[in-house]
Amino acid sequence: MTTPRSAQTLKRRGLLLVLSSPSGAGKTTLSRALLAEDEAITLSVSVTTRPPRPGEVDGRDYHFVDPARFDAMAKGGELLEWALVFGHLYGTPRAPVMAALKAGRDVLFDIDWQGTQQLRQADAKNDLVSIFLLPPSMTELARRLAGRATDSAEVVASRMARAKDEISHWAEYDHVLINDDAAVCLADIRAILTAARLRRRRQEGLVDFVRELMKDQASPST
Ligand SMILES: Nc1ncnc2c1ncn2[C@@H]1O[C@H](COP(=O)(O)OP(=O)(O)OP(=O)(O)O)[C@@H](O)[C@H]1O
Ligand SMILES: Nc1nc2c(ncn2[C@@H]2O[C@H](COP(=O)(O)O)[C@@H](O)[C@H]2O)c(=O)[nH]1
Repeated sequence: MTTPRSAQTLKRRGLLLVLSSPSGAGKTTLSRALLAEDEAITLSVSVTTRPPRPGEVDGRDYHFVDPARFDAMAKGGELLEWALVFGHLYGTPRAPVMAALKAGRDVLFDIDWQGTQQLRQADAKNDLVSIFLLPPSMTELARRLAGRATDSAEVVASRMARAKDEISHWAEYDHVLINDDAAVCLADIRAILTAARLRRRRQEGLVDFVRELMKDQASPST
């Protein structure tokens, strides 16, 4: 049996899909849901000096490192971008991203606005698709941050205090979604991803396909 040909099955370049938001708006939740249903996208696992939260697994949620190791990675050019966020260092390891893109896979980033600004300056800027998530209200954001029950009251308060500053970067992004109903928001992210994958310039296999199509002699079966 032959695989039906469609634009989705042609060889294409991988893209970088960035999700940013104020802390607690839902990036991790939506990232996990997207990763669970889409085998063509890989999560970029960041390095951080933040201590692990209960339930977080080293290598899956983050690579947890000490400040000396982070510094060595940053100075050695091992990070595609990095930033100080809420008092801790966070960065994107370069090698896994490059390997995934080379293999035609897409890469999902859960990073802040500072990191997104740096990716816009990087070589891969033409392959970047950025989404900013807004909470439906500040009250709901506070409820989600507190309800997650992974951080102390002080940490929740300090993240809420930074939220409006984070939100002020919304207009720098290609797409802005309000994460009210998570299922609706996930469907919107999927639609953005599908449209980005189908862009003509991303589809390296299209030129050969059209060339073959033009050579094809129609042979009606009737
Ligand atoms: N649409 C939604 N409706 C209700 N609750 C939600 C929704 N999206 C996420 N949540 C809940 O809000 C809390 C925070 O979500 P999540 O951890 O995904 O946020 P985040 O943006 O990744 O935060 P951070 O930047 O701190 O990592 C979680 O308890 C999650 O279950
Ligand atoms: N610039 C970067 N920001 C990152 C990276 N990894 C995560 N983050 C952002 O940090 C905050 C806090 O995350 P938390 O897990 O402590 O709640 C959040 O906005 C993340 O998006 C990174 O590699 N670079």
